[in-house]
Amino acid sequence: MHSKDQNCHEDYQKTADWLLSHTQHRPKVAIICGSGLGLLADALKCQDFFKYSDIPSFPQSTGHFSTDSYSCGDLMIIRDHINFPGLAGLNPLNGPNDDKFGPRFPPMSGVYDKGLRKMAFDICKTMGISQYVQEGVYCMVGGPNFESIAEARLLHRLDVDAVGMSTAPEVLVASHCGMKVFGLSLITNKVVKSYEDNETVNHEAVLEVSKMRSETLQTLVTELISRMDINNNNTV
Ligand SMILES: O=P(O)(O)O[C@H]1O[C@H](CO)[C@@H](O)[C@H]1O
Ligand code: HPA
Repeated sequence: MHSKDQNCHEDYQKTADWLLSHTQHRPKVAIICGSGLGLLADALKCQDFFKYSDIPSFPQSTGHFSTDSYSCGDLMIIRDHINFPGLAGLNPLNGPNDDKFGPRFPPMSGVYDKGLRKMAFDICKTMGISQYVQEGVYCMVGGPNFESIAEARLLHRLDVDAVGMSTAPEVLVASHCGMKVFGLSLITNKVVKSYEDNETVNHEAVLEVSKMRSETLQTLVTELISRMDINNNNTV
């Protein structure tokens, strides 16, 4: 049985049926844009727009900071993640499992597709941006506050490369239902790890860096999609 606030397969089917009846498109790729990266959507030709509030059963509610080896404006291709809320029991796969979507206990190793990661690196090389692209581990924290200095120091000791407040739940759900996943993190700010440091993080600075890199991201994502073998794989 499902709890009242949890959507079940029929609810999602209702959402999907509504969307399919309101567009001619039959997408093979889903892109979730983070804060300030909505401009990526501008690269789409023949767009259809829907208000969240018009879509039935659609829940309404996604730059990241880095530890030492990155600078603001760098891109991190996500190799793996640490899902702090998930480790503490806050997981989008909580509740009764619907086997129509995927298994009760899905594996999380190898979720960020190796082939897509290599493809992205190749594209970055061609674009001449390899100098600010690395691969690393993304850590999701619950937010919405930015980390305290002690928390930032803890994350640094855990060897994570970038931290944000999104991504992991979307990736969990996508991989649970068998989609191939590619994740990209834009480094928008440095972590404040010293009590002598007067700098603070703020969301406006995060949006500013996102804006600075939006064109590069648009080119990278567009090229990646054009190279994907989308007839054989579902990808997010
Ligand atoms: O993860 P996205 O949505 O890109 O945004 C990042 O920016 C917000 C904080 O400035 C947080 O939501 C953080 O995760
Ligand atoms: N911490 C967590 N999430 C973030 C940050 C940060 O410093 N910057 C952008 N998203």
